[in-house]
Amino acid sequence: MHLRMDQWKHAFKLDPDRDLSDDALEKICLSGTDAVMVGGSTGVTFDNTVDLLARIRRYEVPCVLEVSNREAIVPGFDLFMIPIVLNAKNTDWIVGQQHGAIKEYGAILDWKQMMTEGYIIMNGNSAVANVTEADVKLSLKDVEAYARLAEHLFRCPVVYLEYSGIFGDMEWVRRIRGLLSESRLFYGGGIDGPDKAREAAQAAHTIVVGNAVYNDLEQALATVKAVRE
Ligand SMILES: CC(C)=CCC/C(C)=C/CC/C(C)=C/CC/C(C)=C/CC/C(C)=C/CC/C(C)=C/CC/C(C)=C/COP(=O)(O)OP(=O)(O)O
Ligand SMILES: O=P(O)(O)OC[C@@H](O)CO
Ligand SMILES: [Mg+2]
Repeated sequence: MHLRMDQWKHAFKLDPDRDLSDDALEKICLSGTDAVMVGGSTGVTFDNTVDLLARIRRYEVPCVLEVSNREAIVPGFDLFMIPIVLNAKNTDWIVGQQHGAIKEYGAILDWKQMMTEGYIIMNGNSAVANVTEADVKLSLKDVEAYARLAEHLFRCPVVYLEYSGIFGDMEWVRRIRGLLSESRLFYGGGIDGPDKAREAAQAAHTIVVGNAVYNDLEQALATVKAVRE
């Protein structure tokens, strides 16, 4: 059950480690977005994740946990997205963390609720690049190879081109989407309003809006309508 993930055009990503008022959260959940993803690369704990899940559950929007560390695995989400950071130099973020989690929960997991994301980290200055020690010196050919690897060898339903914090090269994003036939291309990074949302939505299958929620909520909300035009 992937909640029609194959049809998502837009998602918001909320960080349990950042403050968001009830009013802002209501606007996000009623915005018409296809899903709310919960995740962040630092400061995500069991407690702040449970707290955010409970608040989002007042609304009907699909709510997905993008698992960011083993301590922050919380049951009760509609879907669990498991990142595999393909260009991590620290292999803990390719199979190590996942292995540890499966060792702990493997016997009780509902695998139909799990979905892998083949992450390609593009912004060397992002927190996620720092955590995973990502090798961001990538040519287009490198990125293409990672995308093919994620789709055909790892069979990830999602390939995630992660520019977190900066707006990426849309020509590259378009090229990667063009390669994929089974996996869906998620793009995230620097979408701060409707113009960039429109541009990114023309290049990727699904766009993800994160920091804008905290920096300029009205602009963030306007990204939903922009991808529906
Ligand atoms: C019954 C029960 C408990 C059910 C739960 C089911 C479940 C989920 C079981 C676990 C199954 C499993 C295999 C889990 C994997 C666990 C795990 C920790 C995997 C590693 C994930 C990973 C590689 C994380 C690296 C960081 C990352 C890619 C995070 C994603 C979010 C992200 C990129 C946020 C953006 O961060 P950024 O903007 O750079 O930084 P800020 O946070 O500062 O904004
Ligand atoms: O925070 P921004 O830059 O919008 O990026 C969104 C998301 O891809 C982060 O994981
Ligand atoms: Mg962020």
